[in-house]
Amino acid sequence: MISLKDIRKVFKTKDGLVTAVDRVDLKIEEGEIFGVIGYSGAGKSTLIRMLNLLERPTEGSVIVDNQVLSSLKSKSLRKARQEIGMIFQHFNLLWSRTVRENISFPLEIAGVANAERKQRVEELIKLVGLEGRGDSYPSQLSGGQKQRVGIARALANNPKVLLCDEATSALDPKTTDSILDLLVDINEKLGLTIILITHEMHVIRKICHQVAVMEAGRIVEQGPVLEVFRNPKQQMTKEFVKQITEPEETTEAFSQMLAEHPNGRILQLTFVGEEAERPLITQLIRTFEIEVNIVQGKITKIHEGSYGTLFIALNGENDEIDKAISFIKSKRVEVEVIAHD
Ligand SMILES: Nc1ncnc2c1ncn2[C@@H]1O[C@H](COP(=O)(O)OP(=O)(O)OP(=O)(O)O)[C@@H](O)[C@H]1O
Repeated sequence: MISLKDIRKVFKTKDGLVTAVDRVDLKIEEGEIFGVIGYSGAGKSTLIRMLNLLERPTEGSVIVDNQVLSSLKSKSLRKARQEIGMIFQHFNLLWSRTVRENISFPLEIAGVANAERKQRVEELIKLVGLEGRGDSYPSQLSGGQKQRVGIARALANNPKVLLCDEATSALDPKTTDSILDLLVDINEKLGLTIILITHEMHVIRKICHQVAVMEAGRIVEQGPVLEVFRNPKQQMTKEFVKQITEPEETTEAFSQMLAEHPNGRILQLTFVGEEAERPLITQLIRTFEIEVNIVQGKITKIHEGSYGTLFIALNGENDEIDKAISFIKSKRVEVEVIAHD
């Protein structure tokens, strides 16, 4: 559906040349939700803006739906761009226009006749859940509602691709979740391919099928979300994965855990995919003469299963504990013994 081939973007600044994107190759399949994650300055915005040629690559080609966008002239480029909608962190709405008029705007530009336009706007209002707010102005809406207008406007011309540039970064966690749910809904209902950039792992884990990790203009790691979570290779990826799997208070809590379980061993278990934590704990208690206490944990659901960390304390004879640890290791669970008695 989309491929970037050997893409580079170099900006000329007063201080010299800045390479924002450095030889990136990417392939995104139709219907996929593809996330690009990286810290500020990694080149994510530049990369996503090259997908619709808001930013022209210095080198390399951008191919969307079999068209080489990077070599199109302005008229055909304008047409090709109608296939690609985009939403932004700060919504980019027209403040003097109502919700209805904002959504209608791209249809007016595309020359859609009045009656058809009106009908389409009403459909879109319904699709994004803004019934009853059509005559409101953006300043009268919450952040989440503003982004819903942004989404409706981006979908007006029935694009095949939706680009999301930090679309939830200005929203609180609950509103973020509702917008992410809407994106999944649209992806499923319309078969839309979605590419999003974010610095929040939560966004990736909640809705993405594929993830690419970006650092200093390059993609340093990529793959299906579950695989990258299971086996993060780069330090940067490990940091992002930790964001959503390790309880924040982990390090500070170690000494307290040790004090509370002076005679046992504390294990850190990492679960990935369908491997649920509960059956394992039950099996441990039933099979071995040990006491198992759950100390703390954070198991999160990702698109294709669950992922997370659980700290447990085992008490009992050393032999039995050793056997229990071998048993856990034989399952698809990573084990780290973080403290001995
Ligand atoms: N128009 C521009 N002119 C000059 N340099 C630019 C321009 N746009 C981006 N850059 C530089 O390119 C690099 C990548 O920026 P980019 O905005 O793509 O990163 P990002 O990962 O999206 O970060 P952020 O989330 O902070 O925007 C940075 O060093 C930035 O200063």
